[in-house]
Amino acid sequence: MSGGSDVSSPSSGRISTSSLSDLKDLDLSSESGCLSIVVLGASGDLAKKKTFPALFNLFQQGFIQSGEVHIFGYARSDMSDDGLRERIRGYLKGASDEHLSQFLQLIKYVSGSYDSGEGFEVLNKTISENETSENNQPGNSRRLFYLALPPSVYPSVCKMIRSYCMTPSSHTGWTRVIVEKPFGKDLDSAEELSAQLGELFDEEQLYRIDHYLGKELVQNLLVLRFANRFFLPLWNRDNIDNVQIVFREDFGTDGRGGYFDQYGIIRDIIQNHLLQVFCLVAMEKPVSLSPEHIRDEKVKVLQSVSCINHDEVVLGQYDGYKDDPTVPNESNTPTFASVVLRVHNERWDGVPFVLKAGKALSSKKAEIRVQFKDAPGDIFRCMY
Ligand SMILES: NC(=O)C1=CN([C@@H]2O[C@H](COP(=O)(O)OP(=O)(O)OC[C@H]3O[C@@H](n4cnc5c(N)ncnc54)[C@H](OP(=O)(O)O)[C@@H]3O)[C@@H](O)[C@H]2O)C=CC1
Ligand SMILES: O=C1O[C@H](COP(=O)(O)O)[C@@H](O)[C@H](O)[C@H]1O
Repeated sequence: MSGGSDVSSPSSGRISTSSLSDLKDLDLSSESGCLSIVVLGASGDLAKKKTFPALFNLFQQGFIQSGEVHIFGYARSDMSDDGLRERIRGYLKGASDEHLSQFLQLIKYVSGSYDSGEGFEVLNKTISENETSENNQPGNSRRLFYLALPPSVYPSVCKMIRSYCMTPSSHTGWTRVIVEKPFGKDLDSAEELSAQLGELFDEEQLYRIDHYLGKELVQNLLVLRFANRFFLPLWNRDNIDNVQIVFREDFGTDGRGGYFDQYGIIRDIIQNHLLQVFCLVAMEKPVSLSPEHIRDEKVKVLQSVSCINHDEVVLGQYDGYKDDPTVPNESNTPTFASVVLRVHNERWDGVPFVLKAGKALSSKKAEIRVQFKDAPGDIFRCMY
């Protein structure tokens, strides 16, 4: 079902000649020396389920070398290095005990608050000690800060990083900050957050992440849509009856109320993960695969979405949500939401896009269901 044989086509799996020359031109001098990866919110759910396992995968593939790379966890919880290692050990799969222990030994833990200098001073000292240890080339340091934290604390944490933990200006290398979703709570707070981060860091230092964009199914969407002659002519209102983009989980908040209850399912899943998937399903063909061109098409399709009709929104909260001790007793936060988006353009007019997300449901699944219209003159109707 793949398309033509263009060397730069994503379906060919080959790298185009222009990207090889781009690689040759890259200045790699700032890509050597000690790399410190700091996971802020290391005591939390994201850190144990995804961030540390992802780092472990990199370690297993040889991208993280003992001696050159050091990993630091930071959070308020009082824990020892071993306490953090034990907390994440069970989530690191597919390795011998020896390999696992080598990885865990790279990790250190620093405890401190998110809005006062003390903890960040200790963090900086711990990072610096590793940078000047005998294995490392002096004068080089790369520092990567991953904010596995509720967005409410991003501004204060970023201020602390800026004040206490930047790569020293006398060193070659860099400081980068990875920011999780949701990016604020609404337009005003997103713009405010953007301005706050913009005052502290250059755009090239900031990385905004949505892990759904890294999923294979989601990455394949562009190929399915734009390199496939079967689907190309069918992807429109003449042939498609409705589209459902669904996220369901068979577990609840499980102690994540400290983050989740401030945001709810719409901001946790729909506004970011499902909306990104929606854009890839509904947007027009981008000029190229460059991030800017893809972004431009996403923006256009979002601008074509009509105001949401309140009659087409369903909200709910699962029974037992408030039994989670991290959730406030009086919480009214939705853990389920379904919303219909209507795209007012030539391709999609009249086709509802149903975005649905829920926690503590009967099964775990993330799916995109594109329902085609019935074939005319259906001879199978009597069989249903
Ligand atoms: N969990 C997941 O699978 C995924 C989560 N994310 C994103 O990661 C971020 C963190 O989520 P997650 O790890 O699940 O959440 P958690 O509730 O587990 O929070 C992470 C850590 O942040 C600290 N924390 C929690 N609530 C607060 C609060 N109100 N104020 C200050 N600190 C707090 C706690 O650490 P301590 O008390 O020790 O300081 C906690 O261990 C969110 O932005 C979420 O959208 C993204 C993708 C997947
Ligand atoms: O971003 C989030 O995603 C996870 C689900 O991720 P998945 O890759 O396992 O589908 C979700 O549990 C969490 O609430 C949310 O913050």
